[in-house]
Amino acid sequence: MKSKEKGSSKSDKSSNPFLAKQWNGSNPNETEEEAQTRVRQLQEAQRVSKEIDHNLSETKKALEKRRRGVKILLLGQSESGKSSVLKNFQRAFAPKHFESERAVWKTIIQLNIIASLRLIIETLKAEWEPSGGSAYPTTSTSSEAAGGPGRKLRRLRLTLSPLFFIEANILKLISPGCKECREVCVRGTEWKTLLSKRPRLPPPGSADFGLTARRRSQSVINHENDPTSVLCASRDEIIDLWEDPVVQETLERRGVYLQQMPGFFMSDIARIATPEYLPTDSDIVRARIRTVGVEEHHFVVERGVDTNSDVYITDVGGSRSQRATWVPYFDDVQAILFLAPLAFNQTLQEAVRVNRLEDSLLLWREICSSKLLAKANLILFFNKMDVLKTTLAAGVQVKNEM
Ligand SMILES: Nc1nc2c(ncn2[C@@H]2O[C@H](COP(=O)(O)OP(=O)(O)OP(=O)(O)O)[C@@H](O)[C@H]2O)c(=O)[nH]1
Ligand SMILES: [Mg+2]
Repeated sequence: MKSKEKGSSKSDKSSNPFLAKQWNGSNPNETEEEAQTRVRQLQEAQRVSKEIDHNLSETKKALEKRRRGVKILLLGQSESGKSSVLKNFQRAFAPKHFESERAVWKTIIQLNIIASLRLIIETLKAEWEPSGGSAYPTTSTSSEAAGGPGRKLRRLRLTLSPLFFIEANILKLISPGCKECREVCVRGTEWKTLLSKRPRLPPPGSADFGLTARRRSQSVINHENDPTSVLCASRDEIIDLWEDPVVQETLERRGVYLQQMPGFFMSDIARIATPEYLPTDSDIVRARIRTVGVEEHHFVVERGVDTNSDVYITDVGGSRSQRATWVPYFDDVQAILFLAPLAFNQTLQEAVRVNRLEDSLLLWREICSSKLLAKANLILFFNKMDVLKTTLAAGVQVKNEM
């Protein structure tokens, strides 16, 4: 706008509405009131125009910054470890940024535990109450001696039911579109803000604890959206449940291998179910949250030779139904990091007959043959080496699985 005014000719000036004369009674077709309205409208138009100029200039700056930054696209099937790599990048290059998000991961880890508990209870229910009644296993067990597994299960469900209520509340908050989600799934990064802003009780012992607790009763706040107190109160029962040999045997017989599932924290309950718990770096990397859609994460490198460089990492949801949404993001990346987990005896969650390694191979071929990626640097990253080692050590053979 400005430059146009500067360079405008005399005749331009006469047609420029911003330079139009104010009312002086010389225009017989315009009352004073009309002239004031016209001037106000012109001033408003000028304000809007300046705002648009400012936004355009900011967008241009951001685009220029982005153009100079490092841009990486993470690809791979669901559960291949894309979001975990992103967390590891942030931990290594932007530790302050990583630290600032530590508290929100606590809730995700708690949700991971609640999801495991739900799966255990559903499995036990299918075993012990196959028709919703009170059918008991036929073998005599220590659980039976303690009052029968059916009763134990009912007591457990009662004790843990507040956790499922809180879980539903948190999921409503951070993934409202995911009505039937069996695990935490999020779109974008807003969930971190939503989680950190939700009202909660401060940790017991802190200066604000008494104050907040007086304003609202502890049970109301906790029952709404913070599982900490219920988890702490049920800690011994959860540990007992997890360590019960009958439960372990039932899970194994029904093919529920929680240890191999993402977001497994059942062996860490004693450490996690405490009011003071803050996740360790390893907890954060292991926490499972399913990515939905495509999200760009921006951070500034805080240390090393590239300090102050802008890094843009695009993370995508890897399940089969989401892969079609990747293509528009192939443009404009310097490198694609393709994650191929070496879990050769596992199948896809969304297609239980498809071997993970075979799926990775097909996907990798598709990516490599994409004309849109002809100029991109492709990095193939074999992931989950520890899973490969454990699987091989257990005697599982590749030739029998693929
Ligand atoms: N054992 C083991 N687990 C890993 C490794 N890398 C990632 N994981 C776990 O695998 C699970 C899935 O990892 P994510 O990073 O969430 O997978 P993703 O590719 O982002 O999955 P989507 O978001 O569904 O596309 C998480 O619980 C991780 O902790 C690894 O090297 N070894
Ligand atoms: Mg992910």
